[in-house]
Amino acid sequence: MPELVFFSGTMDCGKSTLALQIAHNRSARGLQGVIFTRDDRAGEGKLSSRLGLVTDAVEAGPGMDLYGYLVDRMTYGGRIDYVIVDEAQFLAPEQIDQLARIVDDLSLDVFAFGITTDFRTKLFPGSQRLIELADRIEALQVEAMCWCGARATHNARTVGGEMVVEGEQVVVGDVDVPAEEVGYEVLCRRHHRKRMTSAAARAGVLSPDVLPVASD
Ligand SMILES: Nc1ncnc2c1ncn2[C@@H]1O[C@H](COP(=O)(O)OP(=O)(O)O)[C@@H](O)[C@H]1O
Ligand SMILES: Cc1cn([C@H]2C[C@H](O)[C@@H](COP(=O)(O)O)O2)c(=O)[nH]c1=O
Repeated sequence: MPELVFFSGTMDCGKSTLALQIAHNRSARGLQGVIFTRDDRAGEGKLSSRLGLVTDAVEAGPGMDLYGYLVDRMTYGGRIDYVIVDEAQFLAPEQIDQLARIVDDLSLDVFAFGITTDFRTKLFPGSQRLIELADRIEALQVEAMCWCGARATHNARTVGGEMVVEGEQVVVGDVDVPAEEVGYEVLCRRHHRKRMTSAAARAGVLSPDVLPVASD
């Protein structure tokens, strides 16, 4: 049975690499896929991994009907065996519904890759819809790690190495950026709650609003 599978994890846990590996293994066996992405760091219409691999993809912009796009391609004789979607957290909930329809009505496997929560630990609308609709949710096997050595489960947004909790939900960016830029760091929940990035830990700084409150 074809499936809608959601491969989820933090930033930098290997999602795009796995997407490229699935595409490679299937194309090596003569299968033809369509790769969608949105707002990849490498630019429009690209799916890129930090391991240096990059491939062309179809930019799934806001308002694009993903189901309609595939039906058009198949109507004009294009063969499609499977679908990959990277940065799926950025898709609108209606586009996730279209992915489910691709599985059910076109009988294609859809492999979606994305982070579940934003820098404030809130679900992205696209990820929420994937959790609601996916046949399977898979956690990536190579776990990203917090600076403390624990498994990283959350994404922090940083400015000058310090964690911020205000801002737009979507700001395309990367981990390990120069200190003055907006960047991201993956943390365990404990250190995300304490807003303790690696830079803050090095400086021995604990945010005042998370210090224990006197109970008198
Ligand atoms: N120089 C490197 N050597 C080995 N692995 C690396 C290197 N740079 C990045 N990686 C690995 O690449 C993975 C990130 O891959 P990527 O597919 O871009 O992640 P995601 O799409 O989840 O953000 C991480 O597991 C990281 O450890
Ligand atoms: C946490 C968070 C992330 N983003 C952006 C930053 C990156 O461009 C992507 C995640 O890409 P990756 O391949 O998984 O590293 O999402 C964002 O816009 N808002 C956030 O809160």
